[in-house]
Amino acid sequence: MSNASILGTSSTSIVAIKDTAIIGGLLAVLAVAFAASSTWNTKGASKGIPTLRGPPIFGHWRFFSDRYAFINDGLKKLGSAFQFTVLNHTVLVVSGEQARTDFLNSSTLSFREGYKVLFGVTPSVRHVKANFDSFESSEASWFAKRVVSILRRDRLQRMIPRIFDDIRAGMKPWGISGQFDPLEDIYDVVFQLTVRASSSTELANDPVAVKKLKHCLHDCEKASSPASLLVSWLPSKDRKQRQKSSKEMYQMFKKVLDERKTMGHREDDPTQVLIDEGNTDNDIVEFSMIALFAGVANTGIMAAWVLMYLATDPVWKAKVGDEVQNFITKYAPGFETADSDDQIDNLAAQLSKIPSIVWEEEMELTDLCLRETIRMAQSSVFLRRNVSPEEVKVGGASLASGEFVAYPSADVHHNPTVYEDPSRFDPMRHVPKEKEKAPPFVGWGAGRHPCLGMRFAKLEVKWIVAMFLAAYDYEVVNEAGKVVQTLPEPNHNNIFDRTKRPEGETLYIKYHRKTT
Ligand code: HEM
Repeated sequence: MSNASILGTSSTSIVAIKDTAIIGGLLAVLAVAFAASSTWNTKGASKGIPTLRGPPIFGHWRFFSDRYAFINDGLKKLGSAFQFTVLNHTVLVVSGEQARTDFLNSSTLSFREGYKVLFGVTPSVRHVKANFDSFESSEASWFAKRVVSILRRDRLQRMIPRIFDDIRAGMKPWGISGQFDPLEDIYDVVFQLTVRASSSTELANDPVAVKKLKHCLHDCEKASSPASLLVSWLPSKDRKQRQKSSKEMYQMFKKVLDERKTMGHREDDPTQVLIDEGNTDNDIVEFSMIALFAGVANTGIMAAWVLMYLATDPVWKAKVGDEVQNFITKYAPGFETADSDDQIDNLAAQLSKIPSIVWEEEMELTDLCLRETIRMAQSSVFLRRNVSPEEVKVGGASLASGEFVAYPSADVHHNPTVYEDPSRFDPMRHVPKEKEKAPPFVGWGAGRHPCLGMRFAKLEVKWIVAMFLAAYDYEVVNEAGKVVQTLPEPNHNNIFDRTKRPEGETLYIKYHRKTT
């Protein structure tokens, strides 16, 4: 998940609070905000933990605009833990093994509360009476039960031919050769697959609807400015935009449900599974929206980065290329090369017949490349809130009731004492040598909140890599068309930038169809 947020909220436009109306409003209602914006009993800063002094009133807005550097700088300057404030919220930042274990496993640290206040999580559809509380009360179990149900092996298997149709349709416009921006085009393919796998055939089969959903999601993300999230009750342009976009999405999902009811129409898809299992309309809409928000951003961006890392590492590109070729020879025999559109159709048709269990269990090298890509390109800051009335220990620090705690994945993933030479792409580092343990990895979460979409996300990446590598040879080029040998660092800082572009430039995948 993040990353914009783990659950996909993002905005490139929040570096400064641009909306002067909000500033005026904020100042005017500040006193009320301090009293009203927290329902938890905040007892103040943790004793003995260094505090990062910051600007009065608003506190440390770099936490929103520049998170990676802000957290790193703080840890470097102040030691293994520090705290800071944003509006009236105290946030404790922790690092180290014990803190990580406590953070990930404590039952009184709420995942939902952490992201809800500081990130907005998913769009609220409360104004149209959807019940987001079901997600909050039982945390992940409400969502997990439904994910497990729609991704049951036999159901997934029946969905696979449509999924390969989607990938094929996404690739067709690429033609024989050309270039595309992977953070746009691969993202779009993943978006289509996520709509297919989490909602209805009617929406997934309608390119105009898919485009509209994408726009709504982006508008929601863009409108998730810190100001609008932290003082969410304050009328603002952002708040209005979020409500408008989430209402439009709600209506699109609801329309499908209404039409199925009036026409007595059925489909073999996730929406039908949820209807047949007796979920309410609001449950179904809510599920589809959460799945879309949680699923798209991370997977879309990671799939693009996997292809880019491979392009700049000839050894791994060849290894994964061979893996794909062997896989195809084994499971789609007779297929030689995708040098024509017919061949691409044929490849998609053949790959779609491969059982999902085979996809899950094979293509191990691709799996390792995804893991390494997440380690390098994904710079999550996990958030929790202490929802117990008592203080709780995280590492050596005490977290008062109502306070927030943040743990950066970079504490392990970009740490040279855990991963030697962390900016080197080396998927084999995840394979433990004899008698050694694999290094700690939190890219799919861990403890009480492991990623619920991991299984599907891994499949998506394998499907896209298999189709793309079987059909095309490619390289990464910069805006001037020059081949890029070494990828720049992903933009870890601007976590609100959905695309996580490397600093300062757009990179393209330049491709040409493989020939016999
Ligand atoms: C490459 C793709 C993905 C990555 C790297 C990723 C990463 C993560 C991480 C690190 C967490 C834990 C966050 C924390 O502890 O604060 C998480 C949680 C979660 N992920 Fe993913 N995710 C991905 C794809 C997906 C997809 C496709 C879905 C949707 C179906 C999804 C749904 C969720 C949900 C619902 C949670 C919250 C679990 C809970 O509440 O316990 N993720 N993900």
